[in-house]
Amino acid sequence: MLRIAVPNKGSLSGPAGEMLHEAGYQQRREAKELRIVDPENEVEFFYLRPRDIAIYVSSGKLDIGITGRDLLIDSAAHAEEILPLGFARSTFRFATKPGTADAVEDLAGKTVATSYEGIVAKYLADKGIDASVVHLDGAVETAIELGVAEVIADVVETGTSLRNAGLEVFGDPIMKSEAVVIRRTGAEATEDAEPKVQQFLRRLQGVLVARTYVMMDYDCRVEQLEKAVALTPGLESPTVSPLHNEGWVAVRAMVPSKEAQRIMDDLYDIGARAILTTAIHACRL
Ligand SMILES: Nc1ncnc2c1ncn2[C@@H]1O[C@H](COP(=O)(O)OP(=O)(O)OP(=O)(O)O)[C@@H](O)[C@H]1O
Ligand SMILES: O=P(O)(O)OC[C@H]1O[C@H](OP(=O)(O)OP(=O)(O)O)[C@H](O)[C@@H]1O
Ligand SMILES: [Mg+2]
Repeated sequence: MLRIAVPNKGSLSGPAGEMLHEAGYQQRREAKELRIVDPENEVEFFYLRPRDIAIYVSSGKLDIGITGRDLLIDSAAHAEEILPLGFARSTFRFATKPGTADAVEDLAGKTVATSYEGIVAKYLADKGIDASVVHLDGAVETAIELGVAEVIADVVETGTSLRNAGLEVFGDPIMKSEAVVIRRTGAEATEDAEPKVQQFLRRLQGVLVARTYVMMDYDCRVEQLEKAVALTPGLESPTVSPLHNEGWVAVRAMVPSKEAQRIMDDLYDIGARAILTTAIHACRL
């Protein structure tokens, strides 16, 4: 049975559960459940604190886990990222009161408050900057107002929390993060769990593709086919079928959902008609 760690709270928890559900796995019904077995898929899910997941996975007791890239790096656990999942995207940045600091060099001699001490301490050490780091559990934006630190280093998504606290980012982003699937570093490809791990990854990749692409169908005149195919090359190559009306073909191809409307306009302009897009619910490439 494959043993998988899933975030039980916070920004990662909801989207991780949704993605697993879309991938056909049974998920917990109540937020208090700490582990469930999905017998049909031979998987056991452990609902753990996001910050602890890399530690459990590195111990080898759990085969894989879903966590944030920033949490993985902060933990310094013996685990590695094997699949980015595209949700809980954020950047990790320094911020302070406007006019206090412009560049990371200005951190020298200052105190930095953060929940990600591992990332910050390593970044400062790599840059050779001598600053002290104070660990706080969360809501670090308030630390400056309350005099615990002069600078904070925190997760930024929309920037609303910083603005509300009257703070501004400075320096380059320390890192970009998103949810990732992790595995113990150097886990043997020959391990018993390997086929199940690969199947799990294929299922999640299928969800990612289904979320990023739509299926597009349209009819066009044979003379326009090359132009149409250039607009909708598909992943391998589009399916082209003859229509009953001579001189016309039906074309079917996957297109990136973000570009679907633009592609439909371009197809219409070259004379394609009956242009339809449909959602993809699941796939294996
Ligand atoms: N506002 C946000 N937008 C996107 N990702 C976020 C946001 N806040 C935190 N994250 C990401 O969530 C992960 C942190 O998980 P954690 O559960 O500690 O965070 P949280 O959402 O801040 O929850 P909590 O409210 O318990 O602090 C990190 O990978 C972080 O990058
Ligand atoms: O840029 P924004 O869109 O405002 O998002 C970033 C904020 O979201 C998270 O906070 P959370 O609400 O989880 O509180 P926490 O600081 O206690 O973790 C993070 O720690 C930032 O404070
Ligand atoms: Mg938080």
